[in-house]
Amino acid sequence: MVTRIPVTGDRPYDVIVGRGLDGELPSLIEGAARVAILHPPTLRERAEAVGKAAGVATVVPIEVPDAEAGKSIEVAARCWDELGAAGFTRTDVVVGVGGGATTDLAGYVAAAWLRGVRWVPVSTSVAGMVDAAVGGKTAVNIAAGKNLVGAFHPPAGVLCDLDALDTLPAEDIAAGLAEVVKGGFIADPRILELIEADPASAMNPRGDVLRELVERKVRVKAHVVSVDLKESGLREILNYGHTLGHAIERREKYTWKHGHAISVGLVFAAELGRLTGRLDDVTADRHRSVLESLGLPTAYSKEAWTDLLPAMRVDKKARAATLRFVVLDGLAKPGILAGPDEDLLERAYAAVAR
Ligand SMILES: NC(=O)c1ccc[n+]([C@@H]2O[C@H](COP(=O)([O-])OP(=O)(O)OC[C@H]3O[C@@H](n4cnc5c(N)ncnc54)[C@H](O)[C@@H]3O)[C@@H](O)[C@H]2O)c1
Ligand SMILES: O=C(O)C(=O)C[C@@H](O)[C@H](O)[C@H](O)COP(=O)(O)O
Ligand SMILES: [Zn+2]
Repeated sequence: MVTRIPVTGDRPYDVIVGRGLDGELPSLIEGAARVAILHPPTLRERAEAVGKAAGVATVVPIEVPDAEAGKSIEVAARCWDELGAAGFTRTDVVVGVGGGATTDLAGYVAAAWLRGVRWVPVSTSVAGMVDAAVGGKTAVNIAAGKNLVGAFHPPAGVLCDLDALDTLPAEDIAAGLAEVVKGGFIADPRILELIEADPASAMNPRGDVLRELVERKVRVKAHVVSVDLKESGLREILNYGHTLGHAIERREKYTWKHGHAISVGLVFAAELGRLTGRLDDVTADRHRSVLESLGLPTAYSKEAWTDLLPAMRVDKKARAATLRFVVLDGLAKPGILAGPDEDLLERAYAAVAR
């Protein structure tokens, strides 16, 4: 069974969820003579299969460093050199085969090449399928912070082949579920019920529960980015838990998994909601319990606070000196907290400090 979830707007496309989806690729790259396939070393065989499925005259495989090590301007520059050497034109297509880090890089390489060529994420991780591959946010990291250089560049289509999850380590399945939990709190509480009912099933790549979770979270994201591609309003809710999460990732020099940092960030954001009287205790406490049921971290170093506060100031939701956070006014009722004082932030941090 194949599920097609539409993303609407100026450049509509489908997010395709199912198994054995390589046959979907040719229609997404119609008219291309060349396809570049960016992939990390561990997914070389998968990338070769995707290259064959593309059915074009020239396939240019480009191996990139794994995970966040690939999300750099130097790696992007090497990819552009390879596109140049292969004579990539505006009708050619960049494909990213991998998790969210690889597809963020592939999308950015495509966004900047000739000022924008088509790209297709062939997503192989939970975080990639439910979040990174959908919505056209592409980016690399720089020394100043996470995802600070990038572009909004929607893909031609998204392939979420659940077969890929068979080889994804359990730790990465759980990390991806942090983004699914985020979707549960900001928009679709049924997600939380499904995980709470049976966390082990939620993590089983062959089970129906994980598929339902993937589809539900994709629908949440597809709706939001259809309404607000460029994050001028509604899209900010997808950043729930990310203001602190990105600061933790930067402090850890991107050795922490994104989903782990976001898990801590979600508990912190829930605490901000509670302390400002906007979020009830039951919903605030539910953040920690559902995330911990998946084995996700909900605490971080007490001493780190003095590093994290300045790091949060480069968050893209900030406006001049005003920090802005996504908080909840209740379950599935996201809102913005603008300009909280430092004392409030520190008290919220105490809830995750160990
Ligand atoms: N653009 C967006 O809107 C958006 C949304 C969410 C996350 N992100 C970004 O996505 C990244 C997190 O995504 P991620 O967790 O997928 O990261 P990732 O790409 O680093 O993948 C995690 C690990 O899983 C491995 N992996 C991926 N698929 C595999 C498979 N099928 N089998 C075996 N190993 C596999 C990768 O090689 C890597 O080691 C972060 O960079 C984050 O900033 C972007
Ligand atoms: O799609 C969005 O919008 C998000 O915020 C989704 C996040 O899960 C994702 O990590 C995104 O890359 C964060 O974007 P940023 O603009 O805060 O860098
Ligand atoms: Zn994220």
